[in-house]
Amino acid sequence: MTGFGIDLGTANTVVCHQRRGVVMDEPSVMVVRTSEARSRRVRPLLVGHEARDLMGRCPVGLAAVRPLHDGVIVDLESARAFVVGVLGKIAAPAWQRGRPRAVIGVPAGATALERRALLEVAHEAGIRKPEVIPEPIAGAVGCGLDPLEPRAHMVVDIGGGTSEITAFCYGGVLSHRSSRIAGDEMTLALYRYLRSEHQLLVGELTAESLKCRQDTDEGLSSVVQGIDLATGRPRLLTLESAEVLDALRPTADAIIAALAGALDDLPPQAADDILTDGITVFGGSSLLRGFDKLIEAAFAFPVRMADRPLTCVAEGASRCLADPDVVRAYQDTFVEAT
Ligand SMILES: Nc1ncnc2c1ncn2[C@@H]1O[C@H](COP(=O)(O)OP(=O)(O)OP(=O)(O)O)[C@@H](O)[C@H]1O
Repeated sequence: MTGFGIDLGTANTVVCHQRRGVVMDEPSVMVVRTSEARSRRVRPLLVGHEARDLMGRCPVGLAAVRPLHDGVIVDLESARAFVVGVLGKIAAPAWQRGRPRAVIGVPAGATALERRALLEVAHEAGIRKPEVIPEPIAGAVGCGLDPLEPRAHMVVDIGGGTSEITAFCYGGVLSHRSSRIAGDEMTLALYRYLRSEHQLLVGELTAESLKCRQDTDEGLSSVVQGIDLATGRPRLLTLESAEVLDALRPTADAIIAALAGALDDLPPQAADDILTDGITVFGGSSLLRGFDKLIEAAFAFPVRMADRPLTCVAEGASRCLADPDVVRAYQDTFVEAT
């Protein structure tokens, strides 16, 4: 029986079937009844896109819940319900008859307790022999790098809740930095900027869509709608792309500082490999316009953007089903977050 590679992310959940490719790529959100939210039997009413559409507009009695925070499970029952909902969405008659296998990406900085919680949740939700792999390693495999070869590589994974910078070689981690400054923090920075500089109150979805629009609106301006804090009435605001990117600059700079720290920790020969080959960048927030140029300007080495930055972790995890050596080599290399 084949299986799945799963990237259970703070913002998005991606599932890649070993043969069929990506079978699900949807927001990590579910809608539950508030009466069940803290109970021992949570049943999601909506999962993924439909649930996200209700964020910020949930009627009384319902709540939109994100089962993961900063890349890890905080509430076991919500997470189990979410994984059951995900498996229900991708169910095909052939595997409904049996329990599928899965390799699941987890932050390289996840603690042993957080990893055990995820394995427990996956098993209870119906996955046979779930295994975990550090997300940066899965993403590297998904981008075509070989984490078992005797040459150092460095990847930067900037997701919704976490940014991880990992250098690895021959089945082991050389240096690692993890930060909670990622896409969600960028959205929050933009929300705060609009509030303080333009006295405009916007919803989370509006702030996020304004942030993501910058990759296509090169040199253009964007119109954003919100509530005027002085009058309490709706107001439209036109913002130049450059202004939005300036508001996001401190968060991007914090990620670049973490990257500098990870480079400082490298032994000289490994640093030489990376300065020659450059680094590979993936995760949804790497799509922020100009982010690769900021890194290139700061370090003067080549920056390779992943072809599929949002799905390469799940794709790499699914490839590892057929290559257990990678999972085995990296299973003891998690760097416990302090
Ligand atoms: N074009 C874009 N420009 C800027 N940010 C973007 C763009 N597209 C997506 N994002 C951001 O990418 C983030 C989601 O990325 P991704 O799906 O890789 O995260 P995740 O795997 O769910 O999170 P984590 O790895 O932290 O658990 C969101 O914060 C989203 O706003």
